[in-house]
Amino acid sequence: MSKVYLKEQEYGKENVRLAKVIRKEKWHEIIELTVRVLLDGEFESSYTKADNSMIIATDSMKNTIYILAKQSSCVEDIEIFASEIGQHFITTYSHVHKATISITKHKWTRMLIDGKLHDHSFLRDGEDVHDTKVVVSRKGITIESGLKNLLVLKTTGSAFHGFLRDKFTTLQETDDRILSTSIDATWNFNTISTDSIAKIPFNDIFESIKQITLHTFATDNSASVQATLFLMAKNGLEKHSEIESIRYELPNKHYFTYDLERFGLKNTGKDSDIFVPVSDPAGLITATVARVKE
Ligand SMILES: O=c1[nH]c(=O)c2[nH]c(=O)[nH]c2[nH]1
Repeated sequence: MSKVYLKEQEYGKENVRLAKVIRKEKWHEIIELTVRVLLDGEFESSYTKADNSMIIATDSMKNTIYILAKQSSCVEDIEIFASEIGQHFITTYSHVHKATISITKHKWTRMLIDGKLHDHSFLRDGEDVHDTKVVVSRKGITIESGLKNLLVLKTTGSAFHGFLRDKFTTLQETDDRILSTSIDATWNFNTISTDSIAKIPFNDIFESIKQITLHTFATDNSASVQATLFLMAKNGLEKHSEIESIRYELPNKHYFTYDLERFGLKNTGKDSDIFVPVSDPAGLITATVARVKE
């Protein structure tokens, strides 16, 4: 019989859904999060010897998330709240070596009613979210943040020609096409010390990266998804020195012109206005862009 060993492990609770209301008299804020906690440490005997004595029950982890949410004044700053949760686990339990906390913040946009921002009513205006993954260990903290599911489309300002042609190629070149994608972006912060974390304006950086991404998408005369992706990342890195690298994952959500010639109707070139949105299969363009180390 061959000998085996536990190569690696992480365990915890995921999909912990949590909402917090912050009341400033009649003016309310709502924060809705989905949290995941994964712990690494001295848990080997629970796998290899059926010894549960070191296991922190995942149910206790869930309770801890709600308790810390009640006590924290930083729940809205998901990077900081995630590091508070991570710090809690590594300082409370000496056998926990690393805590990986992932948080997704869901969108609740304040309603505009009779021309005024309403004090306690919100709407979901889009499925795009802000998320973060924070790894806390005794060596320090690493933080990555992201923007996910931001669906965008432009009706012109996008071409695709000059690509490799061989016996497998049927795609026509185009000077003008619809470009649509669901933007996933992830950015990494330079290594952060526990003391300096509160000084980083994570929410402002998120809003800025989102605006830079949208501005680049709208204004770039796109030669390809690849070229537009690189420009988005370059613009983000140029604006934010706190960030080391940015990764984008951009599905190319194709809109093909429908063949209406068969019905005696022109629908190509300048006459094209009827398209079939084809979500699958989709192209998928991914890249990580990093700063050149001086
Ligand atoms: O911008 C694009 N990049 C590609 O790699 C590609 N491939 C394809 O079929 N269409 C496109 N568009």
